[in-house]
Formats: sequence, C-alpha cells, structure tokens
Amino acid sequence: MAQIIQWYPGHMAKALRLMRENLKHVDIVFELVDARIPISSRNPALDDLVADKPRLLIMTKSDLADPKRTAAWLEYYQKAQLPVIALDTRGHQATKIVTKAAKEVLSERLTTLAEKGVKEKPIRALVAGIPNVGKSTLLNHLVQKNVAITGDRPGVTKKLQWLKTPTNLELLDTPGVLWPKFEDQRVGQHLAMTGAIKETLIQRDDIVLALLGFMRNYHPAAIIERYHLPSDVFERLNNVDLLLLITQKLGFKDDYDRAAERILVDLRHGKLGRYTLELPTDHIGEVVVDAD
Ligand SMILES: Nc1nc2c(ncn2[C@@H]2O[C@H](COP(=O)(O)OP(=O)(O)OP(=O)(O)O)[C@@H](O)[C@H]2O)c(=O)[nH]1
Repeated sequence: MAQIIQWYPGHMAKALRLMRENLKHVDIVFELVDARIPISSRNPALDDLVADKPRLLIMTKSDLADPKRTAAWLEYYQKAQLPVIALDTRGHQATKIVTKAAKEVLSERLTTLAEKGVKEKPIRALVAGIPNVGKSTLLNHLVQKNVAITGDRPGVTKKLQWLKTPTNLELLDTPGVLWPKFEDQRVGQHLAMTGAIKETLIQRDDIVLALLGFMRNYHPAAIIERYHLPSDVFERLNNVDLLLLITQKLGFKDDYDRAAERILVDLRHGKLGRYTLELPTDHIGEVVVDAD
C-alpha cells in the first residue's frame, strides 16, 4: 500500500514535466482510475497535459466495484466521448481487452496509414495513474514474458525504454505517477477506504465514521451481517454509537481504534461486498462531474 506522501508543488511540477516529456513519444495514454472511486483517483492535471493525445480511460479493480455503478460510469464517459473500459487488470482477458480498445481508439489513424501503404508499427503507450491504482499489474500483464528492453546501453545517451508485448503494443517502462488532489476531505477518505493511501490513527476514526454513514444508505445489510448486529441498528444508532456497538460485538471492549482498523481491513478485502463510493452525479472537490 502506498504511504501518505508529503506532496509539495515542486514534486508535482517535476512529475508532470517528466510525463510531458514522455508523452511526446507515445501514440496513446492509458489513464488508470480505480473503478470504486473514479473521481478521487483521477487527477485533472492530466487533462491539460494530454490535451489532444488519444487517451483510453481504464477503470481498474472493477471486480471489487459495484457493477451497476460501473455501468453508470461507463455510460457517463461514453457520453463525454472519452473512450473507456472497466476491467480486473489481473484477469486473463486483460491483454486482449486493452489491446482491442487501444486499436479502436486509434482506428482512424491506423486505417489512414494502412491506406497509404505504411507498414503497421507498434502502438506506443504510456500508463499513467495515481499510486496503487494497478499500473504495474497492468504493465506486467500486458508484457507477459515478452519483456524486451531497448536502449539505455552504458555509454550511450539515455534512451526511453520500451516494453514489448505479444500484441504489438509497446509500453514505456516507467508508468506516469499522478497524485490525487486532496482539496476535499472526502477525496482523502475515499482514497484511504480503498487502500490507495495509508491513513493515520487520528484520521482513521473519521474515515470509518464516514464509511458507516455511506453504508447506512448504500448497503446496510453488509454491516449488519458482518458484525451480527440487530437489523434495525441503522435506524436506532448514530454512526459513533454504531462504531461502539461493533467494537463490543468484535470483543474489543472499548478499543474502538482496533475496531475501526478491522472495519477498514474488512472493506479493503471485500468482506463488506463490492462497492463504489462515487457516482457521476457527485460533486467532490474541484472536480465537478455531472451526468447531464
Ligand atoms: N482486485 C484487484 N486488485 C488489483 C487490480 N489491479 C491491481 N490490483 C492490486 O492492487 C495493488 C496495487 O497494484 P499495483 O499494480 O502495484 O499498483 P501501482 O499503480 O503500480 O502502484 P504504485 O507502484 O504504488 O504506483 C496490488 O495488490 C494489485 O494486486 C484489479 O483489477 N483488481
């Protein structure tokens, strides 16, 4: 799990500069977002950076996300004309799905080149996304056993290194690490709930109380069943009292920090079911998303 990183404007500027440099050399950007938190795991800085470069949005960890909400997000992005797919990046279909989608995004250009009789060249791609979103997993999956690194020989000017894949994709070997924007405290909470960042002990209570508040409307049965609570518990208790009751039910006496930690572990390990914390109609931070 990524640690909470002290993120200074200088770091951000350097990361973005590096990515801008690398973007010149690719045909397409694979922008990864976590399907459970499509708002909080996206950095709008990429929009400006990528500008007119073809882009494929890849919603990772869709196996952990709520399928209905994923469908709503796919529809939203399709309406916004942003090519998008959702997948389990570890799944055996990942290579096929990503390659097919990338070819579709570039289809016009590929057809033009074919008509001009230009021999098909590999599609060069850059994988970008926030920490823990699945960049390395996807890279490794696409590359399979065909890793072939070009350039960067000693004594030779440093070249970009490309990873070859069996499907005529070439991937830049260093993914672009974007950093989430924390302007809204819910962004931090959502990143911590999904395990993208590690929370401090002090933040943990707030995060778990926010989670219980979310589950109250979204999926109360998951909490009731997991912690053997009375079925009307959400009607009777506020979030603080609910946490105290769960603490007792877990046999942790009055150690509610320990209970909070357990609840987060349960959530991250899928013990509270599949979930998506954000919808296209949510307004979080400065990211204004609207389905209309
Ligand atoms: N369930 C599930 N887990 C995934 C998926 N993709 C990645 N993971 C897991 O998420 C964790 C983080 O994946 P990484 O590939 O290391 O993420 P990263 O973006 O390279 O992370 P950094 O190196 O921190 O930038 C790992 O435990 C992966 O196994 C997915 O689609 N589904």
